[in-house]
Amino acid sequence: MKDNIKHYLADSELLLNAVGEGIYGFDRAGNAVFINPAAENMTGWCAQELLGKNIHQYHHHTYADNSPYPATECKIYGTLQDGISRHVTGEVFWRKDGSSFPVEYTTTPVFKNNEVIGAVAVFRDVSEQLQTESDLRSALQEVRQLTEQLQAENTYLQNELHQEWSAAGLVGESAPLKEMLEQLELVAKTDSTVLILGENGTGKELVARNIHSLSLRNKSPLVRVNCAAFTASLLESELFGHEKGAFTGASERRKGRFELANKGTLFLDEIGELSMAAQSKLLRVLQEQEFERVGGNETIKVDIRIIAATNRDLLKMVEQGDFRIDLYYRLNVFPIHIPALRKRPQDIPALCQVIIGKLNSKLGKNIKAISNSSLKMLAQYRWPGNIRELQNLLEREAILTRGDILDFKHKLVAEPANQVEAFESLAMAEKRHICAVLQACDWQIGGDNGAAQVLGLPDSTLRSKMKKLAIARPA
Ligand SMILES: Nc1ncnc2c1ncn2[C@@H]1O[C@H](COP(=O)(O)OP(=O)(O)OP(=O)(O)O)[C@@H](O)[C@H]1O
Repeated sequence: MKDNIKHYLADSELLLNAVGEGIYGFDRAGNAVFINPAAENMTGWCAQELLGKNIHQYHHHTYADNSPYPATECKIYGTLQDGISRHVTGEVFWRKDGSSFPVEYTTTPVFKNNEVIGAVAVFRDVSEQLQTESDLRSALQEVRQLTEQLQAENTYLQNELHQEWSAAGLVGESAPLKEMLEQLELVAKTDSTVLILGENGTGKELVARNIHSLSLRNKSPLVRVNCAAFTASLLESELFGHEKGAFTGASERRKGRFELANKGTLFLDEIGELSMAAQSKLLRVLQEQEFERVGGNETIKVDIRIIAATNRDLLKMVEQGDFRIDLYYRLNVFPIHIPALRKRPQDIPALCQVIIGKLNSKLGKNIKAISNSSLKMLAQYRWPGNIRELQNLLEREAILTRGDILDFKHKLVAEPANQVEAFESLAMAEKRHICAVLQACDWQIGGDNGAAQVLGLPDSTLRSKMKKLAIARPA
């Protein structure tokens, strides 16, 4: 048996026919002199059809990109001419049926008496290998993208976690609050843009979070951008992201909040603080739902729902030329007005209860209630800082209290409010001033010591003003 194998191994043609790679043997003139069965199988050309022929034109006539491959450029013929071996990749061989397959081949010269008498080309079909490589490349790309997305989401969520009160629900039973909650529920299920309007600390962010969690997008993130927290150019890269090297310090490619919010909700807080330049860019994204990263030219499409919020009078800003009218109308699709706390004092007891519950766990206290006199005081206060101010006030009192009932010892004094509502009208100021002068003049209108002279008015003008402003001497 052993001898038998030896006998067969001595037959080199038998061996070459058993090899899995395709083998072509060429004479000095480039004509095929040997073709093994593996080569026949791969190309579909049988040996009888090719032997004795210059076979470049049969299986090697065209490059992979379909451009012609002249025989003068053929690497196999090159080896025949210069006697140098070559390892070739990135080429294709053509089958008899006109199709092609990617190959990797080695061409080796055959010498006799130091002279090249022919060459051998050994080739492999590398379709599967290339396919595997390409699958691996796309899998790697996908992993990279997912990692990038996860990193970005992680950083964002870490920041979010540090926000206190973020899990608070919307507390309150008053008619204005209930009306607002009804609107919230109705709009949540739609994809419409919502504009939340309300003074500082009224709960705009809380409302935005509730809209998102009641919406069909609640499996995707709600991403918040505080438009007031960035300069115009930083905001741009925060919203749209940037490519590596887009500006000094941009050492990595970074996704913007628009991309992070894809399929979810983007909450643009303090929208009234956007610069004009940022307003124009935002408008384009809202219109087309597409944008480019800073320093990039790839157009990125996103599917997001926009919720914007502000404590400013956007329409007034439009009139003053500080806010784009077209952006205003894009955002003002469904406005939700959050009532100020002073307009719903009925909600104060319930709010206090919830806030005290949270403070007890935060401060390790056991406060049970608020005294009735304190509650009365809270109901009469104007609350310029709304619920946030209520939280702060209760926290301060809770820290100071030793017992289990909160009882305010001092009257509540508002910090100077710069709200429009805090100012009286011009007519009221005029009325107050005229009354004060009249009183000082003992209600004498004309004459030397009369109010008209003090005010620098003719008697008749003062009289008509008094009539218009309903000023009369007290009985
Ligand atoms: N109805 C409510 N019930 C309970 N807590 C509330 C309610 N509304 C607001 N809050 C709480 O009041 C605080 C302020 O709310 P939020 O931050 O949402 O207000 P905002 O209007 O977005 O404030 P700003 O204008 O300053 O950004 C938060 O801690 C929030 O949880």
